Amino acid sequence: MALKGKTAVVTGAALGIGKAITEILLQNGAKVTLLDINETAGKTLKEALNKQYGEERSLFFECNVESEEQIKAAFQSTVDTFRGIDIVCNNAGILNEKQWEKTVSVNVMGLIRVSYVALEYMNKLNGGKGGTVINVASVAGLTPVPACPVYTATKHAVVGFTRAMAAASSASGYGLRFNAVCPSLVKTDLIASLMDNLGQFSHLAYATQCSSVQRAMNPSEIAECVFELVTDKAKNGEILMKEASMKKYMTFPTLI
Ligand SMILES: NC(=O)C1=CN([C@@H]2O[C@H](COP(=O)(O)OP(=O)(O)OC[C@H]3O[C@@H](n4cnc5c(N)ncnc54)[C@H](O)[C@@H]3O)[C@@H](O)[C@H]2O)C=CC1
Ligand SMILES: CCCCCC(=O)/C=C/[C@H]1[C@H](O)CC(=O)[C@@H]1CCCCCCC(=O)O
Repeated sequence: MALKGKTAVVTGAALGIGKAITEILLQNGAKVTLLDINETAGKTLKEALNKQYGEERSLFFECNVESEEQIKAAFQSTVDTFRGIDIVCNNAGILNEKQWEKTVSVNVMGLIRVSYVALEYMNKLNGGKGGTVINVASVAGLTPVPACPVYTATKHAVVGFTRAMAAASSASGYGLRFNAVCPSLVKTDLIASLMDNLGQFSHLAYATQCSSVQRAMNPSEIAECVFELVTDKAKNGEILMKEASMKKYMTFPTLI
């Protein structure tokens, strides 16, 4: 029960990787607030979690990471109910090269928006008690995915934002750790609908995929990485790449 007494907020929690992250946090004793735009899936999952863990262990709010108002309301309700927030997992994300502005809005602006609200509640300099933020990026944040240049750009942004926030936090004493996980392919709806959501570079999907992609992983394999980053207090500014056969903490060049 490594997380007994801790409270987590997970975005995009109703399905896929977010659902697996929610489950591993609950299994390890945390209370979890689930945020998602999919009300039906969110309520269905909440009912199942009530039966397994008890009603008092989780909350679900319909919440779009594109809305500051909805995020703030969800964080405030979490604090009112659970008396604090220790863990925030920025998992909500989409892959849609046709609606590329929306992809930037959700994957980058949404993740930054949630992180800044998290800072308001958790920053030790504001009277918060610190904690940890885990961002779900992608291998597309480390290497170009030619079929998805906009998705690639958003996930590179997540990696950069995570590292900069980690450095800012340790320089300024926010008491918050920022880390990210970069999965390769995971069996979720995002991948099931991939071909419908590619844009003008969709002709590049087949060839690249065949040459490089390994076994698609189960969402629980990514949740285990998130759990590692949540519980290892030595980790700040780390980018953990996860593929089917291996995981690896990335190293980056230092410029100064
Ligand atoms: N499936 C994969 O192969 C990989 C996924 N990822 C990343 O993992 C994260 C989760 O992806 P999956 O579980 O695969 O996707 P998914 O499509 O299965 O689930 C995403 C969840 O996020 C919710 N969501 C979407 N937009 C939202 C918004 N604006 N506000 C709040 N919730 C929203 C959806 O309703 C859904 O429940 C994403 O950030 C994705 O980019 C990273 C690497 C690989
Ligand atoms: C998003 C899948 C596109 C598949 C086609 C493609 O361009 C593959 C590129 C591979 C590149 O050569 C090296 C890789 O690791 C890429 C495949 C892995 C992409 C996983 C992205 C998963 C995600 O974040 O949704």
